[in-house]
Amino acid sequence: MKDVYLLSGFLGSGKTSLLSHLIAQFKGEGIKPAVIMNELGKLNFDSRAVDDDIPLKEMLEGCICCTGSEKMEAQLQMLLEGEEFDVLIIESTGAAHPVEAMDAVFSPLFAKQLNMKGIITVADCKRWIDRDLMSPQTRMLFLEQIKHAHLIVANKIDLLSDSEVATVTMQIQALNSSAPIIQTSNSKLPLTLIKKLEATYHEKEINETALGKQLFLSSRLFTFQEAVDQEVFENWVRSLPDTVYRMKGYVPLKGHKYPFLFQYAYGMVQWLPEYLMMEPQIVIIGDQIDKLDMIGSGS
Ligand SMILES: Nc1nc2c(ncn2[C@@H]2O[C@H](COP(=O)(O)OP(=O)(O)OP(=O)(O)O)[C@@H](O)[C@H]2O)c(=O)[nH]1
Repeated sequence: MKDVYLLSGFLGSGKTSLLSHLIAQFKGEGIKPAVIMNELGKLNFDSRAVDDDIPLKEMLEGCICCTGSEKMEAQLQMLLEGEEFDVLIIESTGAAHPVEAMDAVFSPLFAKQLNMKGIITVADCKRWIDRDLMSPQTRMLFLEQIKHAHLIVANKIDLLSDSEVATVTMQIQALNSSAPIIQTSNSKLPLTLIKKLEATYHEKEINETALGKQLFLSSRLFTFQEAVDQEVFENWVRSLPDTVYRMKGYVPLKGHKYPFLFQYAYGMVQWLPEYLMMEPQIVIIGDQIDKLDMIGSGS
């Protein structure tokens, strides 16, 4: 399994600075990173931050969360098949919602190859102070990126006074009390901190004590042992709490030869027939999903 880190954070907050810093530290430890960069524009100036010997895929002209989920899967496939690397760092555009950016990583196709370690959000402390100047939608995105982080990098503290740093850190912590906050200048985050992240539940761990594990945004892979009745399955989906944000994968339905492609987002279910024998697995993304009652028999 290769560890995957998703770097989130508002435009200009310091994600690329963090990326460069993490790459240098991984290389120093003899660990080879690969990078996927996602930029909204057609040109990615930030790719200069990545040395030539690092496998790099760029997704330009789109945002992984809105248009590029399939593109992202193709990039991941190419990286996994064609490149040697130990860890993957994904820098998402500052305009991406973290849940949706994470969703793109969670294709059931890669569930056994990629281990999502967590979302690291770089919060621009200077911008935090001025957040009320943002439009409501932009402010919402800025806050959501912090809210869903597994680790928060409170960056640009060099631009703040000591008392401002203390106030901002406290306010950010109130928005997301589960994630540790690290105060930085130029996103200088030690590697030891990100290695501790655990955003993916592996099924065998579900029934074990979750102590020390993140109980918020995380993913879970569920494998069906037998076909399920479509109506029973949809009733189960409707019974799930609002904290399940996203599900996708292949569901074996009674009376059908091949599992159906199943998508769930914002309460909407979508089915598409599949003409290949795909692995009967779904990925579930949400808060506290370790506590969910699963359907039928599976693991
Ligand atoms: N003063 C100060 N400037 C910083 C700090 N961190 C980053 N910067 C500067 O902020 C600008 C944006 O930094 P990047 O690392 O490119 O930020 P980003 O989040 O990748 O930006 P986008 O890719 O545009 O979203 C650059 O000019 C950095 O040099 C910091 O801690 N203090």
